[in-house]
Amino acid sequence: MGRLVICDHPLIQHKVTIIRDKETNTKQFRELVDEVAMLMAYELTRDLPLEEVTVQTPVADAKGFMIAGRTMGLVPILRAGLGMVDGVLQILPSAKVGHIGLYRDHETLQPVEYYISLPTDVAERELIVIDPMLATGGSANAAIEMLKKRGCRPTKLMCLIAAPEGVRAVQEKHPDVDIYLAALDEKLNEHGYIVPGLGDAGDRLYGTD
Ligand SMILES: O=P(O)(O)OC[C@H]1O[C@H](OP(=O)(O)OP(=O)(O)O)[C@H](O)[C@@H]1O
Ligand SMILES: O=c1cc[nH]c(=O)[nH]1
Ligand SMILES: [Mg+2]
Repeated sequence: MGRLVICDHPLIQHKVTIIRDKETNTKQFRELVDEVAMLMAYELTRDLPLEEVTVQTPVADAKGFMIAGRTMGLVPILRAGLGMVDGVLQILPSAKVGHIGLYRDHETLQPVEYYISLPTDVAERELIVIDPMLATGGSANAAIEMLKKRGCRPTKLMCLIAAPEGVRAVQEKHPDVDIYLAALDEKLNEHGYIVPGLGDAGDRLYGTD
């Protein structure tokens, strides 16, 4: 089964609490989502492969380590996943970015696919699927499936907030994918919203409803 990592650094907890607050406006919401994504990216990159190198300091040779290769790809799920991309790119500036468009049908809660665009060398990269909300898990599972069908290697799913139902659904279908969260919430309500959650992430990011 994939790992479940809760990134509960105090700075992340502080910012997520403001993000949840319904009084937080669109501008603040967008900025904070980006900041939390950047902070979470530290945890997500903890296992990046290193190679030993030697540099010359003004005094002597120094052995050190650098990231081995540039092998990451980010795949945000539109729309809301887009809100986390710039934050992650601040930590992984060489990552390439693909896009998957999915929306959740309001009646059935099933994901509906409307777009996919991936970098040409995507199959050679380790992919992080990005979406702030993991509710039933239908959208994340569909996105991971779409990538695997195209021969890609999604290894990590990065979300701000999840319901236990969504975590279970992804762990069951894709045990090879590790899940990184800023917070694991209590449950889903009868409309498929995470409780307490933050409401509709896409609407809050882009000022729609
Ligand atoms: O785990 P699930 O039950 O599938 O729900 C989570 C999905 O719902 C939201 O997207 P939404 O359908 O609102 O699309 P949007 O990002 O365009 O607003 C969210 O960003 C996830 O993609
Ligand atoms: O709580 C939820 C559930 C799905 N999508 C959201 O944006 N919020
Ligand atoms: Mg939405």
